[in-house]
Amino acid sequence: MSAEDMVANMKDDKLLEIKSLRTHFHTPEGKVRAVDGVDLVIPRNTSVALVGESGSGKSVTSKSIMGLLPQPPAEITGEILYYQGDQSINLLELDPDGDEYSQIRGNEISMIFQDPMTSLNPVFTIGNQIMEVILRHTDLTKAEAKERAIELLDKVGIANPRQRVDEYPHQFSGGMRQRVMIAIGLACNPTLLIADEPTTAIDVTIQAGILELMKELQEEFKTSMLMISHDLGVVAQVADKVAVMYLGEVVEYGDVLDIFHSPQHPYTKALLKSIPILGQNRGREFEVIEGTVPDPFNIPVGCRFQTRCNNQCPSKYQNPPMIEVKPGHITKCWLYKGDES
Ligand SMILES: Nc1ncnc2c1ncn2[C@@H]1O[C@H](COP(=O)(O)OP(=O)(O)OP(=O)(O)O)[C@@H](O)[C@H]1O
Repeated sequence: MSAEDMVANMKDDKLLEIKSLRTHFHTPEGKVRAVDGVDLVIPRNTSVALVGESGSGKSVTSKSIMGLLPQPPAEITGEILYYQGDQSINLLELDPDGDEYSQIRGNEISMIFQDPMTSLNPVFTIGNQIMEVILRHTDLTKAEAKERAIELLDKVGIANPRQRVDEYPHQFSGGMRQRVMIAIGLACNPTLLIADEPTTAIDVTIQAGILELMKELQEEFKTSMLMISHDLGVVAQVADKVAVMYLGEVVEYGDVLDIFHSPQHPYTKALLKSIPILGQNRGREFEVIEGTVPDPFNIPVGCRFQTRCNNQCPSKYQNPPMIEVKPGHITKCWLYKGDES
């Protein structure tokens, strides 16, 4: 069965289904295959984490979903199916600047970026910035939108929201600004919230609180979430499912507990050993993943992890198949095809 069929057959109630997504960039130095054959399902009311080292293609995947990459220089192929009831729309067939995409992008799929300082406009009040999103996408009056902004600030844990709604970003701490970004992301009650490294720019001591809040709100708002992170410790707190990316491909996908307790792909195993996991490997030595990520212009032929893998499989120069190691848990590795040397 192909990876695409395996992912397509998953029983979950799908909200977004990515099929054979390829996002390549044409640059003067050559072609960058940033995303190179990704298949992924985001079920309804579920939080999916996309993890991997820097440069693996996580952000490019999310920007492809949001229609944020101009073509050219990007060249995007495959399908990104967004399900609305029984119908699905292939987002890649819509004009990224057209009304239909803008409607979906604002109302149904929203995105929170890494750095709240650059995402918030310093010259407008927090309230105005939340209201702007509400007014653009709903029929609410200004007064109603302000009430909704206050409600949202309260939901994301801002004390005295009625007073703080009229304050400016510089009057908020880094953690508070990130909470405001979450409020903006949820302002239109989206079905999918994409969060790109939402806690990277904030102090480590307050990260856990923000992640807990995101998980609570994801459940309360019955939204799905695609959380992008290079940190498996972060993912453990919020994700129901995890997709591990390496050099433009998803190499393992499964329930968060399966990924943590029975990782299959050598890259996932290495990631788990290299990253401190909250409350689990405190005090232990962390291992560094050997070698470096290959140059994106020179991706190895066949198994992309071969240059860093301890298992030198005989078939490593051929593309590994996607294997379902148990229902819903898949990995792209020759080891599970009896190719262990
Ligand atoms: N506009 C672009 N033009 C050319 N190459 C690009 C462009 N955007 C991204 N890339 C390349 O695509 C690859 C994947 O980048 P991407 O930003 O998706 O990685 P990432 O996994 O999100 O990493 P990080 O955690 O550092 O954000 C990288 O090699 C990057 O240099």
